Amino acid sequence: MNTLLAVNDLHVSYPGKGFRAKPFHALKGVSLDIRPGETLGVVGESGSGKSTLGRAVLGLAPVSGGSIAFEGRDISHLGKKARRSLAADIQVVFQDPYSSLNPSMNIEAILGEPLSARGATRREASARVKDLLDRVGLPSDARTRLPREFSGGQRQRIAIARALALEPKLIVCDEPVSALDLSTQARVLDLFIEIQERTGVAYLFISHDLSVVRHVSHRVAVVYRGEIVENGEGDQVTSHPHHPYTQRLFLAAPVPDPDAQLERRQARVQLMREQSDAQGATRPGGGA
Ligand SMILES: Nc1ncnc2c1ncn2[C@@H]1O[C@H](COP(=O)(O)OP(=O)(O)OP(=O)(O)O)[C@@H](O)[C@H]1O
Repeated sequence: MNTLLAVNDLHVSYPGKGFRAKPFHALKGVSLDIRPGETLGVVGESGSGKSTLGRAVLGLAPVSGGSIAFEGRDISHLGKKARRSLAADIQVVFQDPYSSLNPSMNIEAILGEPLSARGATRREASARVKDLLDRVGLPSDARTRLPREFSGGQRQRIAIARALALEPKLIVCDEPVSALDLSTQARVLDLFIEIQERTGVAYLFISHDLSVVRHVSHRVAVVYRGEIVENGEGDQVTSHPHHPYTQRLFLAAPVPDPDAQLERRQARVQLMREQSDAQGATRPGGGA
């Protein structure tokens, strides 16, 4: 199998704050892989360790064990220079489209910066900026404007264009649509899919929202308290979850269709009954 990113038995421990505070073990033996052109959705509740996983891939989290290999090369402890050279291959789109763009630079400068840093001439950078804006569905006159002149969805398109500038092989998308309203979310998610179909980029797509992950992912990994509790084909995990945590996550996700909502409510009650029966059965004296 052709693997782009291979995470193997990854541990991340944040140093404790304050005198004699214990380190916090945020990831405990996470293993996963991503193939070229594929989307791996990572889903889990707040605090489960999703962003920590993304940050570790980007070299921004303290890896205390295991490995992260990109195209077969271990990148879990790279120095600054090696990390910079990897920036062409691994990019990121963060959640907040308001703070992730430099407010004092116009769009031409924001998108042209990584290109110039890689030796593009002004003319080359300018042509590429036009192409990037076109690719994310923004008009070419956007180039002379400042980030504050755009809506949240448009800013996220600019952030995506910037991530695409160096033609990366992998983009870490950390809750990239969570700050957007529902209809904008849908359009931006479709843009992610369309870009992938055109460029063959792979995504590590992090979200707390199961419906978002289901929409974009080929495969889904479910994180719970720093561990992967379920990992498989997108449809399999989202439609027939095995782990009780995934089942709870799935049943808690909102659904627009009232019939489906009723079905879910009944399933949730049934699941709670089964889980409480199972607990009763394992408790001493329980299960009667
Ligand atoms: N720099 C840090 N120092 C100490 N603890 C941290 C640090 N960053 C994250 N944590 C802790 O690690 C755990 C995982 O955090 P992380 O941000 O990865 O979760 P998450 O699943 O992405 O949640 P959210 O969706 O709320 O961001 C949390 O308990 C968090 O408090």
